[in-house]
Amino acid sequence: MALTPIVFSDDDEPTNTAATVPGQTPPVDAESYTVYRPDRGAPVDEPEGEAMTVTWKDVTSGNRRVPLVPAWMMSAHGRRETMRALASDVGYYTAFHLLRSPWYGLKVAGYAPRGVWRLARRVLRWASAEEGNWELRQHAASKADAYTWQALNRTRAKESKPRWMLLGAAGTAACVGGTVLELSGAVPPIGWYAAAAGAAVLAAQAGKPADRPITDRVSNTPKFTRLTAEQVRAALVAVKTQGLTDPGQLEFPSPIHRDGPGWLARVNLPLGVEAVKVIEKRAALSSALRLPIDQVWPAPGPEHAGQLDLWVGYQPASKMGKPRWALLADNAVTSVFRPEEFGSDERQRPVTTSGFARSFLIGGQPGSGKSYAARSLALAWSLDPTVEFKIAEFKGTGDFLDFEALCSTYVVGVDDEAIRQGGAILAWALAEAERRGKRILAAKQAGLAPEGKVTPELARKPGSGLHPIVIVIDEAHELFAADKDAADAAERLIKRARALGIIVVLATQIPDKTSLPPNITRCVTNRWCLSVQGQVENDMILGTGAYKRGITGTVYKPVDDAGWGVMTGGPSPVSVLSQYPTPQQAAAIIARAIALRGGRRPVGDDLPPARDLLADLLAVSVDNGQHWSVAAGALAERWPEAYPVMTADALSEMARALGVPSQGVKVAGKVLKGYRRDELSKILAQRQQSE
Ligand SMILES: Nc1ncnc2c1ncn2[C@@H]1O[C@H](COP(=O)(O)OP(=O)(O)OP(=O)(O)O)[C@@H](O)[C@H]1O
Repeated sequence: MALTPIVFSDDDEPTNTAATVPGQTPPVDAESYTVYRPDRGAPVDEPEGEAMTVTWKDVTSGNRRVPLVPAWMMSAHGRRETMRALASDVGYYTAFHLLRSPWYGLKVAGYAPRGVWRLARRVLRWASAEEGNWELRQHAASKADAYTWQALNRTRAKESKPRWMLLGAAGTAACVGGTVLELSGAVPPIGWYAAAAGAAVLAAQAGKPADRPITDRVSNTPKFTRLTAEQVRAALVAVKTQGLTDPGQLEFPSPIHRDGPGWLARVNLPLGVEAVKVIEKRAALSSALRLPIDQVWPAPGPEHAGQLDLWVGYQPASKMGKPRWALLADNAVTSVFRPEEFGSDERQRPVTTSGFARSFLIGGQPGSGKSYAARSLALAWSLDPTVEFKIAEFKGTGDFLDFEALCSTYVVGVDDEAIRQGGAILAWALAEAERRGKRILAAKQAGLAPEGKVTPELARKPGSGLHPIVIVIDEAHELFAADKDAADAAERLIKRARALGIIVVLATQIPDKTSLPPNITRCVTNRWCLSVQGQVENDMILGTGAYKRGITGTVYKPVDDAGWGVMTGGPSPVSVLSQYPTPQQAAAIIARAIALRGGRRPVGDDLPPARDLLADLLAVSVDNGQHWSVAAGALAERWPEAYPVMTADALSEMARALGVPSQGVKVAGKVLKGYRRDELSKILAQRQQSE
């Protein structure tokens, strides 16, 4: 809609500038001003021809430019990985063909004579200039046209003479050159053999049937070699995203290029279409590209929500080798305060995370690689000499046994005692968080903790009592299902521990409400979902709506894709394969970790000593016995370190597990559920006898 500016002066009627003679300036004076009809609003488009306010720097700003050198050359890691991939390919092809070389030799010997004959015939035909001429002469002869025949023959003779001379000269030069080289001894015998072999291969190439190559094909499957704009357009339209119907709607802000071991296509989707809508359809995209799903990795682009980065690997991720772990270097030292490598992504780039102020939840079905994922984090932090470990693993198979030497508390098993000790770790950590709060307050008052957080300096300071503590609970569902208080304690700890240098890593198998209370999931900063069966499990680990946003571990198969998962908590969700060192490599890391701690084994002196629950129940009972609710309060009051979060239900459950019946007991005139003192004494006496 065109707007009509009207010039007003204070005492004048408005003058419609459209009514003035075109090309003439409208009548204006010092008091005139221009208004626009209020019902139409002011123009919103920038007037054309306005001076640009864009600077030269804006125009030439880095992110508009295509990098001078390919992306894979930009980082040492990219260069190393590309060279390694190249060397591996070259090695493979060499071995493949070397193994078949005797068969190739036989083929060459068979085809070469035929090739010599074919080449000689071709050369003679060329020299005699018969090509095309012979047929025409035949035609003239069959029509008894002697004149044309002679003219054609003269042309042929004229063409052929210099060719014969050239052939003769080349032949003589070859003979003389060969004789001179032979007599001078300039070419060693191997050179002659190589030349003969080369000549034989050339002859065999000329002599072989057109459809039979001399060398065998290395691969039978059609190999994906290049991602083209046409493929990308066709695939994106084929996934049927609303608002994307025409390949012409897609724009490529930069050319499709190699990025790591694959191709990267950055695509601007049509206006209003979000990249996430395409990411959700990863499986459909893989079908449209006719490639395995773990070869196709759509991700949000860096510039806006409608930009898609489609990375397509040369091979499916499950078939790619693993990049070497930087921590395997002999001098590697880490810090929980710095991002450290614990896995790699689909492009074989290292994936890092810091430990400080973070907590980790690793979930997945059996065989998805949870324990090893937790190990990769623990191994990374083991090389920080200030870290103290407390590890409880409830699979009972000793997946972390080699960490025992680094642990102040190490619990393995699924029996009641292991569960009790696992709960005790959390209870201790809660009490420690309390103590640390006070220490940090003191440090802040002394100006040592400006943000009220543990700093690397404070963590290192001997005697500060603020060194990092890594608590790993593997198969945490076993603990949480058996001990509800432990789940509550874990939740409170995760909430409190962030700034206090206590890092909690939970690995769990069955995400349901009891085994993984939703509140824990909500508080954890980094969630790592390995292979899961469906949307429900996925969203229990990664949060509601994650699956719909395309952030899902359902794309991984257990066992086959063990170690692969998607982690949130960083700048954007990443697919990550945990580092999986060999037992020898892991042993070397642990040995260095022990050496970094001066060979000393941490002492868990501040973990509450195991208390005898039966004896303690006896101690807090009256003549008749005690109510669970009163006993729970009394235990927590008398031994807060050992029973910091005791409830009547939990106490009754723990006592019943030890054989104490729960029954109505009359204490202080009230009958409530509790335990009888005589029953308790009987159990204690029996225990003493059996000891
Ligand atoms: N990053 C990895 N790379 C290759 N293989 C791995 C990786 N992580 C784990 N695996 C393989 O997967 C197997 C199972 O791993 P892990 O014990 O960690 O799984 P889990 O999910 O803890 O299983 P479960 O719930 O049965 O205990 C390991 O024995 C190992 O062979």
